Amino acid sequence: MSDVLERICATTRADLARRLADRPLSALEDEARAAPPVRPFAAALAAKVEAGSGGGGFALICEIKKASPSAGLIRPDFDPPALARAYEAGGAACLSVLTDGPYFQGDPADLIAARAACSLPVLRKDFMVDPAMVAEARAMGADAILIIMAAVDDTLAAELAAAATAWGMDALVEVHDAAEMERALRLPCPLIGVNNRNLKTLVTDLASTERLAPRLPAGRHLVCESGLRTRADLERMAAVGAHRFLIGESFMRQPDVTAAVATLLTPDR
Ligand SMILES: O=P(O)(O)OC[C@@H](O)[C@@H](O)c1c[nH]c2ccccc12
Repeated sequence: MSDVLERICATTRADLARRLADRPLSALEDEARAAPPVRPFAAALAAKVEAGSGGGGFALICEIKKASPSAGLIRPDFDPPALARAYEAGGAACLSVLTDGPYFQGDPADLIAARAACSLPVLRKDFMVDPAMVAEARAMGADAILIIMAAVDDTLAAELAAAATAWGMDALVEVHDAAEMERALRLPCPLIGVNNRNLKTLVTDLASTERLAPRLPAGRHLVCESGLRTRADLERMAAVGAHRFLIGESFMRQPDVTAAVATLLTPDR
């Protein structure tokens, strides 16, 4: 595992242990059972794709992210509920929210407030290092979780996927190379994300999706993640079969995110 990834996972594990000392798993599970009902995440993406002409619409997972390890502070005037409403108004299919404090300046309260402000399904876009984090995600109201194949072994990946299913949530399984893709395909999860960002170097290259898209079998849905900025980027990715996109930084850098989303959803010419 790379340095950044290893550091983030180690911090996440230590933070989780601290949280579980305060609030044991049984209490988290009680909260998860009392959480608002799950909003179907994968189905919301499929609905936007199908709504396009010939089933070729674009579905956007719009990310609420104050800062990142690669970019530092991205959005100083950070207002999660206002962003959630603005994304929904622009035509987002789903939201993605970072709740990690040390590396992304996020907080569980951001996810709770964003979700309460709109009717979109929400992905908790943190590094999942323990099935307890899935119960924790559901307790916050999250509708889906991320499984980063570079950060977990096959056993943990299967446990995370099973926990998501048990809570009625969807899982987005993230890969960056062919070996990770092969491991991901052994999980019973339809949403496979190709992260264009190399988590070792933090460099993004849309060619990652072009390389890996042909390896996706029928019945799985490709989510193209990271480094997307323009309508032309989306069209380029659609040429290899991507209709679902996860976009954060480029939206967070624009004052009017409603307009930014609407622009990406409008065909060039
Ligand atoms: O901000 P971007 O380049 O549009 O990327 C969004 C999302 O893909 C990115 O935040 C992400 C995808 N997988 C991750 C894993 C860890 C941290 C971050 C990510």
